[in-house]
Order: sequence, then C-alpha cells, then structure tokens
Amino acid sequence: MTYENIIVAKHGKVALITLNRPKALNALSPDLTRELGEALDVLEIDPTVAAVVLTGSEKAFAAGADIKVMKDWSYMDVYSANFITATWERIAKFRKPTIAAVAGYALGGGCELAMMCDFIIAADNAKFGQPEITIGTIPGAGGTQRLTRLIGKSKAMEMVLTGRMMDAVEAERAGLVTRIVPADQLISDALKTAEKIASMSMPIAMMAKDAVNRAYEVSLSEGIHFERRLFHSTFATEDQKEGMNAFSEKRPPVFKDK
Ligand SMILES: CC(C)(O)CC(=O)SCCNC(=O)CCNC(=O)[C@H](O)C(C)(C)COP(=O)(O)OP(=O)(O)OC[C@H]1O[C@@H](n2cnc3c(N)ncnc32)[C@H](O)[C@@H]1OP(=O)(O)O
Repeated sequence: MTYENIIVAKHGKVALITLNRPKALNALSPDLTRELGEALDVLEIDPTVAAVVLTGSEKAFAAGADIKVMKDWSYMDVYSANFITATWERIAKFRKPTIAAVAGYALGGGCELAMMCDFIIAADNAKFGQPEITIGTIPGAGGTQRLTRLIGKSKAMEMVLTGRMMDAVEAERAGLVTRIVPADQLISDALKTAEKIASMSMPIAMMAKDAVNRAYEVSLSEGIHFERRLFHSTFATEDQKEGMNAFSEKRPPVFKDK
C-alpha cells in the first residue's frame, strides 16, 4: 500500500515506518495518524512481519499534533472524534514488538507516540518534551501518564508544567530511552535491534511483550500470575521445543513461529 504521509518499507521481517511530513517537522495531522493506523492494521496480520521500527527525519521524529489543523476545533469537535487517543493508541495496542527510533524533536504528541512504542532508541540530537502547556493545553495522548511512569513524578511534572525539553543524555539517564546512538547510525542500529527480535519466535516475542506491558496495568501478584500463565503457554508451542532442543544439541534454533 502507498501512503501520502508515511513510508512503509520492509527489511527482512522488519517493517520500517517513516513519518514523512518533513516540512512540518512531521506534525501529526489526522491524515498522518489515520495512515499510520491503517498501516499498522496491515502489518499486524502480515505473517512475514515480526517487528516494526517507527522513525521520522533527522530533524524531527514528530513535533506533536498539528497545531494549525486543531487550533480552531471546538470542544464538540475533539470530544466527538475522541481526539486524540482513538487513532494514536493503535500503536500502543499493536501486538508485535515496536521500536521508536528518535532523532531531533519528539515533542507533544511526538513524544507520546514514541512512548507508545515498546522502547525508544535515541539519536544523540534527540530532544523530548511535552510543551502543550506553552500553547494553552495539556498532553492528550498519554503524556501525563506514560512519561510519569517512565521517568517518575518530579521530572514528568516539571516537563509538563514548564514545557522544558530533555536532551538525549538526560532522557537516557531518566529511563525514557534505552540507549543513545550517533544520529547517522540511528536507523541501522534500530533495524539491527528489530532484526534481532525478529529472529526469535514471533508468538513468544508477542507473549513476552504482553507480559512486560501487563506490569503497567495490574498489581504485582496479578502480573506474576499473568506471566506464569503465559510462561506455561510457551510450552504449547513448537518453538519452545525447538529452542530448548537446539540448546541441548548445541546448534542455533530454527523457529517456525508456531
Ligand atoms: C497530542 C497532544 C494532544 O498532546 C497535543 C500536541 O501535540 S500539541 C503540539 C505540541 N508541540 C509543540 O508545541 C511543538 C511546536 N513546534 C515548535 O515548537 C517548533 O516548531 C520546534 C521547536 C519543534 C522547531 O522550531 P524551528 O526549528 O524554529 O522550526 P519551525 O520554523 O518552528 O517549524 C518548521 C515548520 O514546521 C511547522 N510545525 C512545527 N511544529 C508543528 C506542529 N506541532 N503543528 C503544525 N506545524 C508545525 C512550523 O509551523 C513550520 O512550518 P511553516 O510555518 O514554516 O510552514
């Protein structure tokens, strides 16, 4: 499928989605987020895709929701359309592993979109922020919740109340990003990481993702119960047999995603 605001390319079992509105710093217009949702719908059921990398340009991952489009919307416009979570949450609900490869600005909805991915790899020029307060609103796509869980209340509160941006080094120290790489190596590093994940058994990787994500939703005992049930389920797969037999036979496993 072709899209106007995003580019989807396959690299083996990894799909690379590039946000492609460079002149507007990848401002997240309704058309862009609709296309992103449509692409994810296709990729989720594509058995040849095992992981997704989401990226933007070297200057901006995404500078947030499109302010020029939304500035005159009324309460009823945003309420009726359930702006903004409805379409954007699609990536948070995506069942296969996702990596945000962030260079440049990840602001407002851009930061929120990156946080909806499973983890973030940052270029050394990355800048994260929730500047909504500077334009008279607040984060509306999970920023107050996900940022707080990832970096703690003090830092999240300061960023949300002042609109201050965090550079890559601070973001890594705070736990927002998994690691920093030179900007010119961002895509290759993210693809390599995604390919590593894609070399595992896809259903097992999906279960692992599901289990980690559950930690954000339930109590420790419920989470451990959920994890144990999924762990038990892995023994119903051919890939668990293959993985453990391959270990015993001192050979690399050949997973069949079954
Ligand atoms: C999702 C919610 C609900 O949480 C809400 C949001 O996301 S609200 C949006 C939050 N984001 C922001 O407030 C960031 C807005 N952008 C900026 O502050 C600056 O553009 C910058 C600091 C990221 C970069 O500054 P600079 O290098 O000086 O470039 P600009 O000339 O400002 O921008 C270039 C070009 O892009 C357009 N642009 C940038 N961001 C947006 C945006 N969020 N919406 C729409 N358009 C955006 C900017 O207007 C420029 O275009 P032209 O005016 O030159 O055509």
